[in-house]
Amino acid sequence: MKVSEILSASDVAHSFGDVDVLEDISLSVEAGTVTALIGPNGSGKTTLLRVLAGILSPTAGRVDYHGPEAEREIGYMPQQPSFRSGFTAAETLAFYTSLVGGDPESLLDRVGLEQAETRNVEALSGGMRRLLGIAQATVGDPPVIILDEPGSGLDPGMRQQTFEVVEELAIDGAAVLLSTHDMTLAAEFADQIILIERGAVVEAAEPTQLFAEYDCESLQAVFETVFETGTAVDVAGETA
Ligand SMILES: Nc1ncnc2c1ncn2[C@@H]1O[C@H](COP(=O)(O)OP(=O)(O)OP(=O)(O)O)[C@@H](O)[C@H]1O
Repeated sequence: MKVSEILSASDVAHSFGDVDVLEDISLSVEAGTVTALIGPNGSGKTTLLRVLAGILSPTAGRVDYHGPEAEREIGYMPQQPSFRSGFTAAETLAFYTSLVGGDPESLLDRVGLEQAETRNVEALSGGMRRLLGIAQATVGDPPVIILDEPGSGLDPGMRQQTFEVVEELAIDGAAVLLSTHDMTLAAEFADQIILIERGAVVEAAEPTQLFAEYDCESLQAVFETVFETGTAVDVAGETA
């Protein structure tokens, strides 16, 4: 185990009934780094993130947290963050900070939502809900932060800002693990890229190592080389 390893998966598998979605996944995430999980639609990214976050139990293998003792070890933002209606953005965060500490106002500032403080959650745009979801995932400063498609649904400026927030979280010492379909931002901000296909890890390396290995100049080109990019979504358990 590396000194800075904070979360690891060893031979993890997950099945929904008789549908095998993840198989034999081993990976390691280090403190102070950003890891981007990349793969085609339906390849198992959300399922893997939910297993790593402890929301789903692996059906085989294990997930281990090696970080410091913390009130909240892992923060998680689902792909579709949802909040209890009838509360403002600040009140929503205040509920969580009352449990594990932190200041709602500075959490909102961090994601650029300071002007939405008093707005009701049901009046937030899709992008704003995602930003609130990121803020919620960071309540209590968990050493591991898992974000399922944090940039999805955001305009290019907000997407860039979101990845800058992610970078700041890593600079502050957190291990951030996220899924994304944005190859440019992944290449720019991630220290480690994990490529996943049909529930298995194909590669785990620094972006520059992947460029060298596949003789490509962009992560998009690596993606197109590694994955057979077609028009049909891979559906686990379907043979057609
Ligand atoms: N509750 C479930 N029951 C059965 N199959 C499921 C369930 N959840 C996910 N799956 C299947 O598991 C596979 C992986 O889904 P998952 O959502 O993890 O993929 P993904 O890589 O996150 O996809 P996307 O990029 O489209 O968000 C898919 O084939 C999906 O249909």
